Amino acid sequence: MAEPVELPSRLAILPFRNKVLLPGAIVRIRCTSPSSVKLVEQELWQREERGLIGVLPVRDSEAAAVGTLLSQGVGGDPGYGSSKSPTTSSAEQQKQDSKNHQEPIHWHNRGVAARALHLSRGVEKPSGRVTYIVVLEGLCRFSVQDLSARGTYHVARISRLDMTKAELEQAEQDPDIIALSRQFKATAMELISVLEQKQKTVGRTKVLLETVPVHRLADIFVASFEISFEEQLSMLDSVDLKVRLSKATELVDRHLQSILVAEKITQKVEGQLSKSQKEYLLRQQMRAIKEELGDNDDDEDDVAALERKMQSAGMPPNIWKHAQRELRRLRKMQPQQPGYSSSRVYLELLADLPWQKVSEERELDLRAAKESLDSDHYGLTKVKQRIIEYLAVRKLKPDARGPVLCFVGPPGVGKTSLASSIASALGRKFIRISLGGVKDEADIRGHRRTYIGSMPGRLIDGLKRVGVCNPVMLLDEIDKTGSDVRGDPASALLEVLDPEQNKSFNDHYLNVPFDLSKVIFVATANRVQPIPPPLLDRMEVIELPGYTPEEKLKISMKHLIPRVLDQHGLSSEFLKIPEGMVKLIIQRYTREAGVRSLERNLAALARAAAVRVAEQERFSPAIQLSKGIQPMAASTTALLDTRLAGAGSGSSPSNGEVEMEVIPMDVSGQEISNFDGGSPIVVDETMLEKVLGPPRYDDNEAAERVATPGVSVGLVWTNFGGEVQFVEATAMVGKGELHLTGQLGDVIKESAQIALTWVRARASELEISSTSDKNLLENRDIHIHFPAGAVPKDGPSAGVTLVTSLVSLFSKKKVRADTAMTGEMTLRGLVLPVGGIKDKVLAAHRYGIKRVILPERNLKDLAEVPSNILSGLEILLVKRIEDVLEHAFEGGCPLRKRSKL
Ligand SMILES: Nc1ncnc2c1ncn2[C@@H]1O[C@H](COP(=O)(O)OP(=O)(O)OP(=O)(O)O)[C@@H](O)[C@H]1O
Repeated sequence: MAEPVELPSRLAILPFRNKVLLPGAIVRIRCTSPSSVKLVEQELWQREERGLIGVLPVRDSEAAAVGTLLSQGVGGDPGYGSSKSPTTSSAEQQKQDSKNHQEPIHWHNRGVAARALHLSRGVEKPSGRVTYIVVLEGLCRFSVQDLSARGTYHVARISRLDMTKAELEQAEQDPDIIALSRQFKATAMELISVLEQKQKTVGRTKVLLETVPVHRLADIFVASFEISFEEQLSMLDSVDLKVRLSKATELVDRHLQSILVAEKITQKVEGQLSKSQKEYLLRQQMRAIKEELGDNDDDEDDVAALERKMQSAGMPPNIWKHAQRELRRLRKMQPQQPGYSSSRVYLELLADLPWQKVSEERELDLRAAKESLDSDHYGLTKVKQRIIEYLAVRKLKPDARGPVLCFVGPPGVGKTSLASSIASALGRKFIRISLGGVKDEADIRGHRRTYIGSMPGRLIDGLKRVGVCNPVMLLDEIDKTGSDVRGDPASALLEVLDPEQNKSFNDHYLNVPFDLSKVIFVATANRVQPIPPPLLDRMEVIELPGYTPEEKLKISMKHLIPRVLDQHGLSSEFLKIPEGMVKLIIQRYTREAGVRSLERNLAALARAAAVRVAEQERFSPAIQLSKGIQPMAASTTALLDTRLAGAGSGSSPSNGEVEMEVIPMDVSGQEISNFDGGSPIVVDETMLEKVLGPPRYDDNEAAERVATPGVSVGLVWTNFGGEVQFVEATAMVGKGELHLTGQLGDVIKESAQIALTWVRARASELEISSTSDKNLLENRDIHIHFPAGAVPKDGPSAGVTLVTSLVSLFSKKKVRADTAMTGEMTLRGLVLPVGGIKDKVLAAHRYGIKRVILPERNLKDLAEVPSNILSGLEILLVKRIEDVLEHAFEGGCPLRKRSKL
C-alpha cells in the first residue's frame, strides 16, 4: 500500500457524479465526454511521468439518496457529468449542459487525489472522438480552496487533509485510537469469517487486515460496501481518524448484520427450495420409470379420487377427521414406502363402508310377506307364524330392539333360506357371515393395524361387501364358535348382539366405532347346547326339527324339483320325476333330517337329463317345438326300459336311433337313456339306479347289524338331527378295563362307565350259563364301539342303549332288530328323560324301526311328532332299566328276577 504521498497545490479535477472515490479504493472508469477526455489526455496520457488528478464528487439535486458501487466494476463516465459544469466556456458544451441538466451542479468541497494505475486509449471514431479507459487508485483526501477552468476541464487549488507519516505515527499511540482500531479490526475480522464461509476468496482481505494501516483499512472496507452517496460523502468528510474509525466500524458492523440476516433468509428459502426441488425431481424420475414400465396411472390422481370417495361416504364428523388425518399421512408418503399400501387399503375400507347408506325399506305388507314365506317354504307353520309376528312388531315400531332370532335345527331344514326370506320381506339386503370354526376373537373384531397382514373382522368385511348399513345379517353356525388362547369370539358376539353396545362396535382394525344398530341380526345353529348361555340369553331360539318323509316328499314336489329343473335349464316338459320315485329317493338314498341330500340327488338326475337334452338339441333342433307333446305315458316306461337295457348291453335299439345317439354318462359312469327328443324323460327305478347308483340304505340294515349278541340300537341326537345309532360291545382278555371308540364326548364316556358298573353289580342276576362267562364279566376288558363314521356324539341319552348292549354281550342274547331306544340312566337303574324326541322318533321312522323305547317322562314330547309317524310306530314308555331290557330282547329280560335268586 502506498505511503502518504506529496500533493501538488493544484490538481486537475475529474468530477464524479453522485459517486465518491475513497482513499485506497481502485476504480476503473471510461471517459467519453470531451472534457474528461481532454483532462485525461493532457494530465495523464501525454505526460511522461503520470501525475495525480483530483476526484471530486458532484451531485445533482435528486440523486442525493442514490447509493452507488464504487469499488467494483466499471464506473460510468463521471467526467461526462463534469462537462455540464456551468463554468465551462464551450458554447457547444453549454448547449449540451442546458439540454441534459437544467439544475445547477453541486461540487463537493472535499475530494481525493488519485493516481492512474492503468490507461488505455480507445479506437478513434470517424467523428474524431476518442475514449479512454482509466484505472484510478484513491490516495489521500484534500479540500478545495478554489476551482477554476483550464480549457474544458477544471483545476482546483487544494490543501491536503490526511495526516502525514509523522502525524500518523503519533496518532497511533493514542489509546482511543488503539481501542477504536481494535474494535474495527475485530468487526472486520468477523465480517471476513462470515464471508469466508460463503466464498473462499477472502483470504487476501485477511492478509490486508494484517498488513495495511488501520486508517487506510477503514476507507478500503467502506469503499467496498454498497452504501448511499450520503454515507460515502460523510466517510470522505471523516478526516479525523477517530471519527473515521468509529464510522467505519459502524458501517462494517451494519454490513455484517445485513449479511447474517440475508444468510438466514437464504438458508430458509434454500431449505424449502431444495426440499420441493428434491420432491419434484423424484416425482419426475418416478413418472419416467412408470412410463418405462407402461404403468401410467397417476398416484396423485388416485389419492384425489380416494379423497372424493371418502367425502361421499357420509362418515360421521369425528371419523371424517380421523380419515383426513390418515389421508394427510398417506399424501406425505411415497408409494414405495413401507406402510403406504396398508394405509391406502385402510382408507379404501373407510371409504367403502356404508356409514349412512341404507337400502330403502319398503312399506311392509304382512300378507305379502306371509305369501312369500309360504311360497318359499313348505310346512314350518309355527316358525313362519313367529317370523310374521316379528315382522309385525317391526312394522309397528321400526326401531324396536326386537330379539335376535336364532333358528336351531339340523342341516338342510331351511334355516338359511328362512333368514333370506325375512330380508326380502323387509326389502333389505341379505348377507351371510359364516362363523363355523371361528376360534379367534380377531375373526370377529379384526386384527390391530400394527400386525402385518391385518384385516377387518368378518362383520365389518361383510358390511363392506353388502354396501348398506341396514342389511339382514345372518350369523351362520353360531354354535360352532369356540374359544382358545386367541380369545373368545362369543364375547365379541355378545357386544354385536347387544343393542346397547352395538351402536359403537369397535373393530380393532377399523379403530373407530361403527354403528351396527341398524343391522337386523338372525342367527342359525345346529344345536343349542354349545351356545354360551350369555349369548343364548340375547337370542330367541326357534327350533326347526327335521322333516318327516311325507314332508320331504311335499317339499320335493313343490319346491325342490321346480328349483332344480330351473337351475339346470330344464322344465317339466323335459324331465319328470314322479312322486313314487321321490319316495324311493327319500327311502333308499337319504337318511337325513333335512332335505339337502335329497336336493343333491334330484340335482344329479337333472344333470343327467340335461346332458341328454342338450345332446338331442344338437342333433335335432326341432326339440324346441316338442314342448307341446304329451308327456310319456307310464305304459311306455317298460319299452324304454328295454331300450335302456339294449343301450347298456351294446345291442342295437329297435328304432334305428343308433347312428345319432350319444350316450350320456352320469356321475357314476352309468349310461342313461329314455329320451327320444320328443317326450320328457320320466325318471324310473332303472334311471334312479343308473344315475344314483344302487340303493344306499334299506330296511334290513338293523336286522343285519344286530345279528350277533352285544349290539343294541339306540336313538341319538347329533349335529345332523336325530340318528339311529348301533352300539357294539365285545369282551377280551384283560384286567377289567373299559375301552371306548368312536367319535365320543366326555358325557357319553361317563354313561358307558355307569352302564358297565350297573351290569357288573348285577352279574349274579344275569342269565349266564357258565361260570367262565361270569369270569368274563369280571376279569375281561370290555370294548364298546359307536360306529357311524365321523359323526360326533355326546350327551347322556345313550345310557340305556349301553346297558342293553352289555347285557346282550354277557347273556349272549340278541336284541330285537325292530326296536330302538333312548334314555339316560342312573347308577341305580332309573331311566331319565332326554331331549330331541321328535328328531329321534323321525330318525327311527327313517330307518324302518317299528318299536321305540322312550323314558316315561318324555311322553309329552310325543305331541310334536306328526300323528302319521306315530301311528306307524309302537312306543314303549319305561321307568326303569329292567323295563328297557324287558322290551329290547326277543324272549323278555335276560335278568333273572330277584325273587328267583
Ligand atoms: N320347508 C322347506 N320348504 C322349501 N324348501 C326348503 C324347506 N326346507 C329346506 N328347504 C330347502 O332346502 C335347502 C337347504 O336349506 P338351507 O340351506 O336353508 O338349510 P339350513 O338349515 O340353513 O342348513 P345349514 O344348517 O347346513 O346351513 C334350500 O334349498 C331350501 O330352500
